[in-house]
Amino acid sequence: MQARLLLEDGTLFTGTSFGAEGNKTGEVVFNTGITGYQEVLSDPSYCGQIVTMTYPLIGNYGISRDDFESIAPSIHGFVVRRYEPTPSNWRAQYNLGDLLKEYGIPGITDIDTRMLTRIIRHQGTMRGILTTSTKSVEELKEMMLQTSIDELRNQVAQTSTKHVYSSPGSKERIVLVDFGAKSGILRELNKRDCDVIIVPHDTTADEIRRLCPDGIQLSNGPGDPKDVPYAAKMISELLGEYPIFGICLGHQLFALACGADTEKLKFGHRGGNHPVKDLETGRCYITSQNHGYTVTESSLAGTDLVVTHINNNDKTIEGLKHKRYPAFSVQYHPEAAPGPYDNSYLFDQFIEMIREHKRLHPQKPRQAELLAAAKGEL
Ligand SMILES: NC(=O)CC[C@H](N)C(=O)O
Repeated sequence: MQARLLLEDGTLFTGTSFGAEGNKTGEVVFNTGITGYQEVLSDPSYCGQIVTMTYPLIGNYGISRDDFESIAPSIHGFVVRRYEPTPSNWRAQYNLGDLLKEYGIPGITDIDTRMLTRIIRHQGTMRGILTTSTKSVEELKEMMLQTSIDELRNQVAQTSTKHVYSSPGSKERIVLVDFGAKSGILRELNKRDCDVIIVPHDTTADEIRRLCPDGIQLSNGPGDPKDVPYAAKMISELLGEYPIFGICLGHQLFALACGADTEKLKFGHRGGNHPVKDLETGRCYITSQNHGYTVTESSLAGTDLVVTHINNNDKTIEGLKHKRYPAFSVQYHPEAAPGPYDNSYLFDQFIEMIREHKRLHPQKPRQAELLAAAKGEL
């Protein structure tokens, strides 16, 4: 069956369908990973996006029940150069096309993904519609432009858990705020025997306080960080009271909570080999990334934030820490999945920060500080 991808700039790609039938509009982005397509298509941060893989052969190792980053993929389309329907992998349960069909995600193969990527690199990401229908280009354009803004903007609410649940452990109690969290984050906390309570994106500071956490983990998530202002408010209220570690969207929200600003990048960073420099040690780490927004460097003046890491390719901010409170964040993915595990030490750093905080402050410091301020002692 034929499939077509129409971009907002009018470029039309005609190829073969290997996913669900239908039409889906989304922001067209590219990922440069050589492997990891299953983790990519099930990463909730891609919700509402049509993803093209720049690596030309996709599908060859199938889909494994162990490699999902969320239970139900929420991407809007998958674009590949050459789709391989017959997996050669003992771990595979079924093939990539079956997965896309099951979740209603259209897929297109046999198109020039190099050309598509060059268009995005030169012009920036843009909307596109992926379809198996025979509608005219004019009709497709109309459908693309009519796609509701809510569908393309309200992604955190679509991907976050609706209910609180726990993943018990016997060590530090971590409240993981789920903005569309990848399973990998929970996996890393579980590996360290943390007692994890996963809460929805709109949980308030008071609701979190009631769970008596030792630390707060802010997850990754889809969309523009400014679409969830209540989350930045919650973070600003808990700053200093509990150690905080933000990942990707969690990093951007941490920055907004501290008074900094965010902006959209031309085509983002998505792949498994982005070089990031740790400014304290001078060491370069290879990181897994998936983001379209970044913290604006000039907005840091006057805030209590310090840049800890930068991207070696375009020098954008990759890590932040608070000057006074135990709180830090990274724009990349220490949980990898897919990509290198070189940065998983950051979870150990978070746990060490929690232990240190407990040693230094058997009582919550921010509350004592606020009380003293109220009494006019500060
Ligand atoms: N992986 C993420 O958390 C992505 C954060 C945000 N949605 C962005 O695109 O920048």
